[in-house]
Amino acid sequence: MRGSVGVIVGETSPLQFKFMIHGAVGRGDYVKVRGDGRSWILAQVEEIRRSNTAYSLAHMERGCTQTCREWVVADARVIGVPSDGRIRSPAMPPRPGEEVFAADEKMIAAALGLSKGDMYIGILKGHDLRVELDANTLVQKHCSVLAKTGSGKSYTAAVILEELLDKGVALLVIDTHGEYGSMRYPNRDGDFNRFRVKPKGYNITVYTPANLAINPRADRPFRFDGLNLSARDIARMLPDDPTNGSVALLYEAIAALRSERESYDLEDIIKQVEKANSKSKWTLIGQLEQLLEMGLFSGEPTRPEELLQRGHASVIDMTGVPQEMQPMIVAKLLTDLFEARKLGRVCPGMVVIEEAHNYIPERGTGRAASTSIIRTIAAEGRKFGMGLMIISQRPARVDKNVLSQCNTQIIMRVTNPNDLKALSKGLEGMSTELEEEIKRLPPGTAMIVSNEIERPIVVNIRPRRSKHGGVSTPIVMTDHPVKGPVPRREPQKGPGLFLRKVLGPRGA
Ligand SMILES: Nc1ncnc2c1ncn2[C@@H]1O[C@H](COP(=O)(O)OP(=O)(O)OP(=O)(O)O)[C@@H](O)[C@H]1O
Repeated sequence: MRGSVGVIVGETSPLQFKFMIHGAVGRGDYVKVRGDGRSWILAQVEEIRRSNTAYSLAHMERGCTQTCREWVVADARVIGVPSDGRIRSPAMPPRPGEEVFAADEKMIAAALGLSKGDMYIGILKGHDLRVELDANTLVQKHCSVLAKTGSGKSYTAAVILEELLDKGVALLVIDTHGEYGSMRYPNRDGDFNRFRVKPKGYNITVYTPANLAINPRADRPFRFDGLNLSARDIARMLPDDPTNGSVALLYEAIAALRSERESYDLEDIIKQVEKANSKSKWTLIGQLEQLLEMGLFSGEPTRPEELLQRGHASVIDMTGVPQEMQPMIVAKLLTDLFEARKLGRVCPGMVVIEEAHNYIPERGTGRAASTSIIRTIAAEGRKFGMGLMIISQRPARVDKNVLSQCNTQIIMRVTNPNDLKALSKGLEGMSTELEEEIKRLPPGTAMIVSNEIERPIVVNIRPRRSKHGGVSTPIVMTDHPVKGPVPRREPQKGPGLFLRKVLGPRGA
């Protein structure tokens, strides 16, 4: 038949078949074949093998030299029979001898559910098909972006954040390396025509839990309300796990303060603990002073209502904050925010956590004060309208409880065997072929696994509308360009550099 790319050979099943290739078809391509009842069955090429009987070992051993035909055979995995916007498994396997055709884009989009959503994140690899995810599902049922460093995690995360901001979603980003503030500027560098996107800047406010001298890129300091803190609040924030004795001292000090005054702050608590008759008070006092010195509890507190606003992203930039303090800040911040959300004091929104392995480490790889609240949001956030986006370069080191709650998984290149194992455990339908695919994904290409999409798909992520902030800093510097002519230095007139430094610009 005209236009066919192959013909089915050998044994078939409702799940897979092989076909001999005689047209243009490659690994990962979508094909269709007639099933019983003449409805189309959609399948995807998983592997292609080439062989030639003239060069088989048996043939060579017999000393035969004449050339024989070359076979190129594809392994295809059945996706299903699309009908009425849904997809069902074929009851009977396709027949050997049936012609195989390249599937048309409309059929692929409908069968895989690519255009059911409203968030444009890229183009299906090898096709000119827009991939659109559903914003509501992505936020409500959480999402993860997992990949090794340099493969485009924060770039891809920002593409999703842009789409969410365009839909008016409120975002709070825990930004460990200060990469997201650049979203306020339009991107100047991208294949905008091919992907049909326009550069644009977004409504972003960058907060620093340190101070503006340490982090001048920030717009304003991030501060907690330091008045009338409970013993529980403080215990959660202490740099090291407090002993039972320390917690008891805290409760006693705060109870005493509450009995004698209306309001108290961290300094009052320290003075009160100093009055205690216990040797262990000094460790607690040291920890409390460390908290006080950070300045997190002084000044105008940042209100939850300010942090979550529709169509706006609040970025908590951790630059300059000691690493051991970061999970504690996130613990209190998210506890306050989730409480405010439950009481309806803030609008629904999404919390984005970069370098998530630091905030929700997998058991056995570390402990973090923020684990408990992030687990709670992963489990209950949907009920209260608070979504999570988890971003990490070490999937094996991220809490499995939280990862397993992410309905949409965006996976970019991963090569570490432990990380691949962790992904395989967490993903339904993960096969050796998919694992191989993940190892080979080029930068800017992602595999998307979601309950809303029929099968894992590979997507070329669209260019960002806003400026990318994650840059690699060169470590090896070259004094002059490696390629091209070395620029000629203008002959210097007047005194040389040393004399000009000593004498001033005019040699005076
Ligand atoms: N879809 C894309 N289109 C164009 N360029 C991209 C795309 N994705 C990634 N890149 C480029 O790849 C580089 C690495 O991306 P990115 O900074 O997001 O990596 P990363 O995985 O977050 O790295 P790290 O773990 O070091 O933060 C960036 O310089 C970016 O310009």
